[in-house]
Amino acid sequence: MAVAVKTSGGFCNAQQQWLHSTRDLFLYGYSHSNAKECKSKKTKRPASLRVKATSTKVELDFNDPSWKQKFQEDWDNRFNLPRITDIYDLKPRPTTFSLTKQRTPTGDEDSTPKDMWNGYVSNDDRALMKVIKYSSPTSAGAECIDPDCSWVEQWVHRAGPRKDIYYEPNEVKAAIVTCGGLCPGLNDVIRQVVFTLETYGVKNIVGIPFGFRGFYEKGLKEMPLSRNLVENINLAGGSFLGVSRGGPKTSEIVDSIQARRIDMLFVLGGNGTHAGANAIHDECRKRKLKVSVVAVPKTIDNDIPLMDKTFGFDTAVEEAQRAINSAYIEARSAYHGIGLVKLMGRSSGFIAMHASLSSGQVDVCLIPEVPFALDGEYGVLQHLEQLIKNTGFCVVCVAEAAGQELLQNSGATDASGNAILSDIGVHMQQKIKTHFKGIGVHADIKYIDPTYMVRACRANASDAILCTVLGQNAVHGAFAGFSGITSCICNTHYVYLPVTQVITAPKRVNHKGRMWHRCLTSTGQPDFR
Ligand SMILES: Nc1ncnc2c1ncn2[C@@H]1O[C@H](COP(=O)(O)OP(=O)(O)OP(=O)(O)O)[C@@H](O)[C@H]1O
Ligand SMILES: O=P(O)(O)OC[C@H]1O[C@](O)(CO)[C@@H](O)[C@@H]1O
Ligand SMILES: [Mg+2]
Repeated sequence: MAVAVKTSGGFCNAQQQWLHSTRDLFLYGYSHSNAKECKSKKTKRPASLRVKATSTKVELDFNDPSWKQKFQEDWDNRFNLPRITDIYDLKPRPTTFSLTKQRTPTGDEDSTPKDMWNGYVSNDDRALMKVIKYSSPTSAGAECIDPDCSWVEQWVHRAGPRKDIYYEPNEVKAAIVTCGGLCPGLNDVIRQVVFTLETYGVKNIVGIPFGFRGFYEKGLKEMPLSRNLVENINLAGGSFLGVSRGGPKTSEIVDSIQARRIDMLFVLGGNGTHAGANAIHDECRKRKLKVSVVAVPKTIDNDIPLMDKTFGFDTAVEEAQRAINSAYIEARSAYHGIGLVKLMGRSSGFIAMHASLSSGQVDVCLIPEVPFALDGEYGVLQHLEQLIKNTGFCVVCVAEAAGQELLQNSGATDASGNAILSDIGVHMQQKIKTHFKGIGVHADIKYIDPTYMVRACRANASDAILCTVLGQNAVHGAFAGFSGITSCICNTHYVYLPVTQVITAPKRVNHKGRMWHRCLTSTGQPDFR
């Protein structure tokens, strides 16, 4: 859901600068420098902030003692999970997802009376999304709603199996589709979705081949799926179903869903896929179809907002640090060796930052969120010169989206409409060569671009567990009658979020947050500007 923020008179001069987007408001709060300015003008502050959502219109005036309550009402409204009962008058039935294989507690383990224990999640259960109480907007990484950084509880819906379900399992046709680029863990999620559907009693499970294209391209047949068939697919990387970018229009996808009589659609993908899932959900509602569309956030880039991480990210970081390790060994073994590694991340530097942190071998980490100069007194090249002089070798890790403003851009896009980036790695390699040649100092540059190697691999242990839980919860969400939701992890708890809330903008590294500062402490790099 798009949320427009309007400001009115005299709130703070810096207001336009710090409310870059609604995402800034809800995810990052005030920027430090501007927040200081706001603080200093506190007494003059009329503090009227209008938060206008497409389905709600909330006026927030921080001088109004009930502003928190208004914020929370708006929050609850935005995070309310869409359900098929919003458009259908349906009676639930008791779930067929049995927990009885587990030994029923005797009652000795805890104080729950034996006959009241059921192991299901209530629709009223919530998880707290934010747990830090920032004392002021100037605290590192502060995410504040009002200028005083007051504590406001932000609850989201807990994921898991419900006691009541809204589908007859033996009548359900469920489909799974994997979209976008590859990501470690896709097969783990497919496998768990199939296992869990079968546990409910679903017999008709199909895979849509090659992303959204599988709904449309002639010759691409849906693939019947079963526990037997998917039992071992998690042992390999990639997607058992295949992936793709681009594809048919939403209306064509929904025509196909209707023609195939699909009741539940599990959509695995990144931010583009989530936008697609949301459009499919909306179109199904418009046509009054009883279809649950449930997404599972997949992307090595970790750029989907509000959640702790997306599956595949941990594995990509682990693979990426192998490349850094090789660059380190090459650089250290060469006379005046410079190891340069370019890592993926379409619009954010999470992989580069985390791989730099985890390897501990990086002297300079460059990400798109933090602009830098290559040339000049404070530029990267000057710093490399110093490192070579002092240590004899160094390692640079650059995110693929970093420094795009230094390069010529073709303006080209891929089939999904994503911008095709210019190659910062090759550019830096050339610049470093030219620089050292120019100053007459020998430098041996070893450039490593692991590209697809960081994602065309099997999920590591932590991703495999995440995939297992997210896949199972996706099925529980569909049976509970939710649609237009995503199954994710927030603040270490497994939750459902409305897809509308995670497609506002890509999540980016907070350059004022602790993680980036930890990375700077680790590399020891200065500001390059
Ligand atoms: N705004 C949108 N509305 C509807 N469909 C979309 C939208 N954006 C992308 N899609 C569709 O979603 C699919 C995947 O999108 P995209 O290629 O951007 O990958 P992604 O899901 O962001 O994953 P990755 O992290 O690998 O980039 C494509 O088939 C594309 O057509
Ligand atoms: O698979 P493609 O189209 O080459 O896309 C590569 C892009 O996909 C990602 O792996 C995931 O979005 C990005 O890190 C990268 O920019
Ligand atoms: Mg994307």
